[in-house]
Amino acid sequence: MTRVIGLISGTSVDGIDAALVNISGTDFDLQVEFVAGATYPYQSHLRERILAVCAGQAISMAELAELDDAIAIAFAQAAQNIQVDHQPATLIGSHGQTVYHRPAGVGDRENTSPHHPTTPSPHHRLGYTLQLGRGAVIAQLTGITTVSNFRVADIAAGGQGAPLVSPVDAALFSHPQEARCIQNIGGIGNLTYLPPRQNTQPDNWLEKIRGWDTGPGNSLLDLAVQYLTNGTKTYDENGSWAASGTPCHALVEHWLEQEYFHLPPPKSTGRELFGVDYLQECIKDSEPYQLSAADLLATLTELTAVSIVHNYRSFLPKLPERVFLCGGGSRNLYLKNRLQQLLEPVPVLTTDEVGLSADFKEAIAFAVLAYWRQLGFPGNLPTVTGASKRVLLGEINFSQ
Ligand SMILES: Nc1ncnc2c1ncn2[C@@H]1O[C@H](COP(=O)(O)OP(=O)(O)OP(=O)(O)O)[C@@H](O)[C@H]1O
Ligand SMILES: CC(=O)N[C@H]1[C@@H]2OC[C@@H](O2)[C@@H](O)[C@@H]1O[C@H](C)C(=O)O
Repeated sequence: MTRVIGLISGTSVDGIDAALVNISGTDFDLQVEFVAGATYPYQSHLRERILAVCAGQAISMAELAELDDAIAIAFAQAAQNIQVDHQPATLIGSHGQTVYHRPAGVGDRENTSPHHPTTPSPHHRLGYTLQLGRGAVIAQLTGITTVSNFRVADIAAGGQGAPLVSPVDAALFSHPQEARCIQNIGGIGNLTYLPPRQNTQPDNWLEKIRGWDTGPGNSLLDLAVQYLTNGTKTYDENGSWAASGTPCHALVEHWLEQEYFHLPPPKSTGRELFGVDYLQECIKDSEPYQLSAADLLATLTELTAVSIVHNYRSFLPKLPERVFLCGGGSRNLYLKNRLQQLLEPVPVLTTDEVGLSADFKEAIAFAVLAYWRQLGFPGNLPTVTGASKRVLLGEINFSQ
């Protein structure tokens, strides 16, 4: 048994999720016991800086170095805090903070509308992704071996570098008879489709697993709430503001024409697309409809729900028998309800209902990826990321 800490701050940039877990087993046959989980909010000046950089603000190399280390220090602190009152961990898997993600095969977005941003490149080019919070500093500050920089090897092998959680979902959530979808709703949404695991050769089963980023999760909702409240609120708690409005279906249909939703997987995205500029275009599009604030939020929430279901109906081999939500968006009851209505009769549950915290699933996943890296087990799935082969994910930073 290995005691591992998983750390991630996702595209919502709300804080560092830390999970302390006990892991045993090998390959896809793992036992993971959740010991503790906590979210450590970023200090507001650090959060604002990260969001500005994610939104494309120019940054000098000196400032980048400072930001990288400020994030690493905050991550190391989170790792220290999660161990208080517990037996110490011997391994950390740290995702870090994504500040830039350019998916493989996507052309330059400059001078294009955020609603039609991707100019296909004449030649497939490798993706590029940057997660700050260098693992060597975390290893040094905590005294614990730290695996970090998980996405780059998959990208170098021609993959999207995301989603990486799909093989972990496969290890933790597959069912012998049932096809399942695990739907994360963070800043961005992503899914893992798991065919039934029984009566299939292991290799055959692996090849049938699918996963990709479905589009916006909470990113546009959070930005809209901040815009509508002049920054006094950061999200629509439980979706109750959106629930008091009425979605404008004509707008949702128009927004659904956006290229990303029709792009076949493998595909990944980020705040570079579904960020501030995108919201501004949405607001501009909504002006002729004279929507109230609640209507605008209901319409943006509807876009998240409808785009997820559109992805399922367009690109899955068949609809799953059950869907399990995770990520902060699983707490948005209005969004969950709309997903349930749109997917009827497929039940929409949360991963809590199969014994794994919906709030800490991503942090747990990076603990598992670090464990796999230490075992020398390749952590990516080419059917999900589009990489040319399975590769070891993450760089090991030994504590010295
Ligand atoms: N009670 C709640 N009601 C509504 N929304 C919520 C609630 N709790 C969290 N959220 C939403 O979830 C978001 C955070 O989700 P999460 O931490 O899963 O995202 P992330 O991990 O940063 O993103 P990603 O998975 O894209 O990397 C918040 O910004 C908020 O929009
Ligand atoms: C580049 C990056 O950080 N991508 C995230 C983001 O947040 C959700 C979605 O987009 C997801 O695919 C990915 O993270 C998860 C943890 C993943 O790789 O599985």
